[in-house]
Parts: sequence; structure tokens; C-alpha cells
Amino acid sequence: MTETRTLSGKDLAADIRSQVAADVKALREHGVEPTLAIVFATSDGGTRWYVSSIVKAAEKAGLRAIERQLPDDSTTADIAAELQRLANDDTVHGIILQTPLPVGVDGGALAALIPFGKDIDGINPLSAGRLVIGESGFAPATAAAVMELLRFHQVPLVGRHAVVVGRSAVVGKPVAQLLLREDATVTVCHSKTADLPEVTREADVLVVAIGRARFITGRHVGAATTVIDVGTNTDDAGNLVGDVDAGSVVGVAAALTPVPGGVGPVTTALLLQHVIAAARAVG
Ligand SMILES: NC(=O)C1=CN([C@@H]2O[C@H](COP(=O)(O)OP(=O)(O)OC[C@H]3O[C@@H](n4cnc5c(N)ncnc54)[C@H](OP(=O)(O)O)[C@@H]3O)[C@@H](O)[C@H]2O)C=CC1
Ligand SMILES: Nc1nc(=O)c2c([nH]1)NC[C@@H]1CN(c3ccc(C(=O)N[C@@H](CCC(=O)O)C(=O)O)cc3)C=[N+]21
Repeated sequence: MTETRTLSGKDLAADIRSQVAADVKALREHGVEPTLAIVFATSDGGTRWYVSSIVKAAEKAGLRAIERQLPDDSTTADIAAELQRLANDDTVHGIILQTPLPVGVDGGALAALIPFGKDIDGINPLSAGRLVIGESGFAPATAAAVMELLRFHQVPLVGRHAVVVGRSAVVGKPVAQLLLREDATVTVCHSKTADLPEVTREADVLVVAIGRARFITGRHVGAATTVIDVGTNTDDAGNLVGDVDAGSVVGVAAALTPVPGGVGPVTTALLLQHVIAAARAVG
């Protein structure tokens, strides 16, 4: 039986938030009011919860946060009009377009409307491309949160085998790029991967972002594996659960991030940090 270390995100998130609060104070003294706008077009409860948690965290740190909820039946043009208004508004420093979007809406076209300098969740194709070639720009906050958690808990990456399960544009792909940048040897798995457990068991670092409750179990991990659980799913009883079955992985893997209290709070804190960086760049 392996002693599995719990890699909490709470202390790290608190550190980032207090740094943000200090930075906000300094910016305000220079007459800049750092401002974040969140656009979403869904009444989905999870998204609503996430948006209000960002707004609360922002206000606590002294940032201005603007919520723009559009109807669930919004079209690409409706959302584009809102994004264009925010793009042209000099008092807005950061813009987040929250997923999921209504069915049929062209998310790629909308992502391109968020100006590079305001793209604090790294979804614009320019941000995504610059991440691949190693140029500066904002990485998606969730991908950045995974890396900050690994750094905070001193998990070594150079020359280690990192396996990412999931290849979405907001999590899997950017995390793989960031791990590569830190000199890990990276394998990316997805729904067509043959014999997933065989690949994931070999991981020194396993990042899981698939969106399926408790999918990864003890048979997917080895004694050397540090598991980062990005998943936020709601189970039948209404509880927030990760993509990893913690009960089955504890005692097998080397370390695991909890859900809640792992990647989630760090993601929100980093979004605020990105707003500060965006406001500094123009202010
Ligand atoms: N804490 C946070 O800050 C955040 C958490 N999340 C959570 O992370 C999870 C993933 O989100 P997101 O990346 O947006 O999800 P997507 O649905 O966009 O992508 C899921 C990915 O997982 C892969 N996948 C699905 N089923 C399997 C399987 N059985 N075996 C291997 N791979 C599989 C898919 O493969 P394929 O490409 O082949 O279809 C796809 O690449 C969700 O639980 C979400 O709520 C997301 C964003 C932020
Ligand atoms: N463009 C885009 N970017 C995102 O980053 C994005 C998105 N779309 N769509 C939805 C998902 C979901 N997501 C979460 C972030 C933090 C918590 C979080 O902080 N959760 C708390 C738990 C809260 C509770 O107890 O319910 C925690 O993990 O401790 C959850 C979920 C970001 N997402």
C-alpha cells in the first residue's frame, strides 16, 4: 500500500488571491480600475455557480467584475455583438467567454473576437498558437492552474513522463504544451486511445480532464504516479466529483489533487491574476 499525498490547491489559491489584492491596490493608486467581463449564454447551474464564484472572488480582491448573461437561445451574432462591445470598451481589461455555448454557435469565430491582450482565458487562436511556439500570451487559466499546482508541490517534470487524458482546447491541449515547455516527455490520450490503463500506469504525472465522474481508478495508476484531477462533475446525489475515483486511487498512486479544493480554486485565482497582468499592460 502506497501512502498517497494529497495536493491541495487551497493554500496556493489563497497566496495568489492575496498577491492579486495587493496588485489591485497599487493599480488603483495609479488610477486604473482592473476590470473583468464574463460572457455566458447558458442557464446551466454549474456555469452559473462558476460565474458567481469568479465575481465573488474578484470583488473580494477589489476588482470590478461585469456579468453578461445572454439568453440560452442566443446566436453567434448575438454573442459576437456583446464581445465586440467589450473588446472596444477601454475600461474592460479581461474578457472570459464561458462554455458551454448554445448548440450551433460558432465558438471558434467568437474566440477570435476577444482581443489578444484581453484574452485572459487563452481561447483566441492567436493565444493558442503562441502557446505552441513558446511566445508570451495568456494560457487558459485551468491549464495554468495545473502547472502552478505541480510547481507549488514541487513535483519534478524535467525528463519525466507526463500523460494527459483529454485533448480539449481549454484543458488537455494547452496542458500538454505547458508540460512540454517544462521538459516533460508528454503523451496525450483521448477517447480513441487503445488500452488507456496501460498508458496511464506508466505516468509520473497524470493529468485527467475528460468530464466523466470517477472514470480513472486504481488500475489506471502506478505507485510513482502523481494524479492531477481537473474534472468537475456532479454525481447522481448532486455532489461535486472529479474524473478520478479518489477512493480507488488512494493507496495506489503517489499523490492526488482533491475535488473540491484542488485545481478549481487555483483556476479562479489565476484568472484574477491574468486580469491584473492585462490591466498593467495597458495601464
Ligand atoms: N477546474 C477547472 O478549472 C475546470 C474543470 N473542467 C472540467 O474538466 C473536465 C474536462 O473538461 P473539457 O476539457 O472542457 O471537456 P471536453 O468534453 O471538451 O473534452 C473531454 C476530452 O476527454 C476525452 N475523453 C472523453 N471520454 C474519454 C475516455 N473514456 N477515455 C479517454 N478520453 C476520453 C475526449 O476525447 P475525444 O477528443 O476523443 O472526444 C476529449 O478530448 C470536465 O469535468 C470539466 O468540468 C473544465 C475546465 C475548467
Ligand atoms: N472558457 C471556460 N473556461 C473555464 O475555465 C471553464 C469553462 N469555460 N466552463 C466550465 C468549467 C468549470 N470550471 C470550474 C472552475 C473552478 C471550479 C471550482 O473552483 N470548484 C471548487 C468547488 C466548488 C463547489 O464546492 O461546488 C473546487 O474545486 O474546490 C469549478 C469549475 C471552469 N470552467
